[in-house]
Amino acid sequence: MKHAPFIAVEGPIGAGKTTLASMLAEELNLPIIKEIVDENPFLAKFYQNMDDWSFQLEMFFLCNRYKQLEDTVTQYIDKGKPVISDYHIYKNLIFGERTLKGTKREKYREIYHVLTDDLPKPNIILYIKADLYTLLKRIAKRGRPFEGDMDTAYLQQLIEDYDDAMASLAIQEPSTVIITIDGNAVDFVENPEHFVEIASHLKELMK
Ligand SMILES: Nc1ncnc2c1ncn2[C@@H]1O[C@H](COP(=O)(O)OP(=O)(O)O)[C@@H](O)[C@H]1O
Ligand SMILES: Nc1nc2c(ncn2[C@H]2C[C@H](O)[C@@H](COP(=O)(O)O)O2)c(=O)[nH]1
Repeated sequence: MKHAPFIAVEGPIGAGKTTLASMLAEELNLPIIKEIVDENPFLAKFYQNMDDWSFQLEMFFLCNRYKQLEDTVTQYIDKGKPVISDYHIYKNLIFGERTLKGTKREKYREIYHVLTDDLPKPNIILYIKADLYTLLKRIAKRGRPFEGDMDTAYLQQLIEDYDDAMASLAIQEPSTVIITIDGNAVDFVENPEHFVEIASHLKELMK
């Protein structure tokens, strides 16, 4: 691989991103960058009223991820050190395009591009695909109170948005390696062989 591996684990809500990224970080001895969820002051409000809170929430996620990406670049990428993250900053566009409307969506899109276009992005994406049934099961297992009443239509829409986004990324950034994992059938938590297979694939790519 020409550049230091910058690995992102992606997929819709509850797919298993944090779980897989943490397992891989440990197995491959990689530093991990994790999504900030618990300190997010807008997330619970957003799930109560999406139209009222979407702009604040998307901006909060964008600013946090921008800071984390800046730090990731200086601490790891610029020094040629590999790193893994449980998200790709592109997810800001996936969510923003879905939750925002009208001029707010346009403004947000512009801000996203101004902030991120000149920054390095992950060159390996592990995309965990999973159906609605699997995601709902895992969201319930995680048990965050504010995700309890998640609108299934919203989640289903995000599943489709993720598929479209990964297809777009594959065209926009042909050098990015996208590995799709069938999150319904491949169970890296319960089945050690499944995890070994994913980790071995990644080790090969990182050579
Ligand atoms: N492959 C899996 N099999 C069973 N449970 C899983 C699996 N992946 C994740 N989980 C569980 O599902 C919940 C959501 O996983 P998490 O990693 O937080 O998802 P994400 O980061 O994609 O939102 C957690 O409770 C986690 O332990
Ligand atoms: N509207 C948005 N919601 C987001 C975004 N990133 C994450 N989230 C939500 C989804 C979950 O409830 C929670 C944690 O995300 P996981 O995918 O790690 O489960 O935060 C976003 O950019 N916009």
